[in-house]
Amino acid sequence: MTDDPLIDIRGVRHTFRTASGPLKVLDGLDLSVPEGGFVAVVGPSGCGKSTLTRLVAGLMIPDEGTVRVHGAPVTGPRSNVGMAFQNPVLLEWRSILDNVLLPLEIVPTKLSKPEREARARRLLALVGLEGFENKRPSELSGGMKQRASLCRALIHQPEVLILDEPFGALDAFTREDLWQTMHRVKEEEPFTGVLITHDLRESIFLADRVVVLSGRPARTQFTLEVPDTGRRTLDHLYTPEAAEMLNTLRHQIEIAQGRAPAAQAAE
Ligand SMILES: Nc1ncnc2c1ncn2[C@@H]1O[C@H](COP(=O)(O)OP(=O)(O)OP(=O)(O)O)[C@@H](O)[C@H]1O
Repeated sequence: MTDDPLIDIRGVRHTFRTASGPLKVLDGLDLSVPEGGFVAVVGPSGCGKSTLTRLVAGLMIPDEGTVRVHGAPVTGPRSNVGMAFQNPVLLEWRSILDNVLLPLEIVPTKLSKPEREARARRLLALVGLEGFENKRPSELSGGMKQRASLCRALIHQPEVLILDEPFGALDAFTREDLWQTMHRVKEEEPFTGVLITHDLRESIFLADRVVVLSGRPARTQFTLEVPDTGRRTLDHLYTPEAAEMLNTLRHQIEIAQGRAPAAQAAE
């Protein structure tokens, strides 16, 4: 990880024009993700977290403020972004391998067909799906589909990986299993990532920085740096340091929800 911000969001403000009138969603969003960094974004439901990912992917341009990737302003949809969502949306008429290969049919690549396939197989093996390459999505469990979706998001070596609550619908054990898979993937396939989550444990287990957004209209309310403890295991979540971080974040969420006075936020 370097200190250069790969993603740099400054003073972003945005209002949606809806049938029932203007809806101000972002009001002073600042976020910076260094190259190789992994930032988790947490905040109350409906505050604007997914809107933030659309800004990074260039799927919308804010009314005010700047969004830069590698120093260049984002002015339209970016192909060099990998995305995974809560619903993996795999195409049932394609095999798992062909689902993973899909982005390479859209994004230009120098890889030959055998090289693409070898890369897809390597990624699938990395997430524990070796032997499932020729299965159809309906033959896989929810956790397995999410693993395949992660491979699809990474196949084109994206500059930025955006994960919008990818583990939200999974049971607790599968989710923890996938957290550990994520660490393995990041070691083998380094990426710069933004993770949207409602799970504070997930945020401190996976990310090296956690950004708390205020209630809508969202602004950056609080930033927590997660100390680099080397390779993390689930045991890390049961240390006094983790308990302290979780308490701090929980309190910040209460402030964001308007359930605790902001004065207590002073660190
Ligand atoms: N294109 C749009 N037009 C109008 N309103 C929108 C649009 N996109 C999002 N919104 C509204 O903006 C607000 C923020 O939405 P967003 O999906 O970013 O929130 P979120 O924090 O990701 O929500 P959740 O935590 O529930 O997933 C919501 O009230 C949503 O209804």
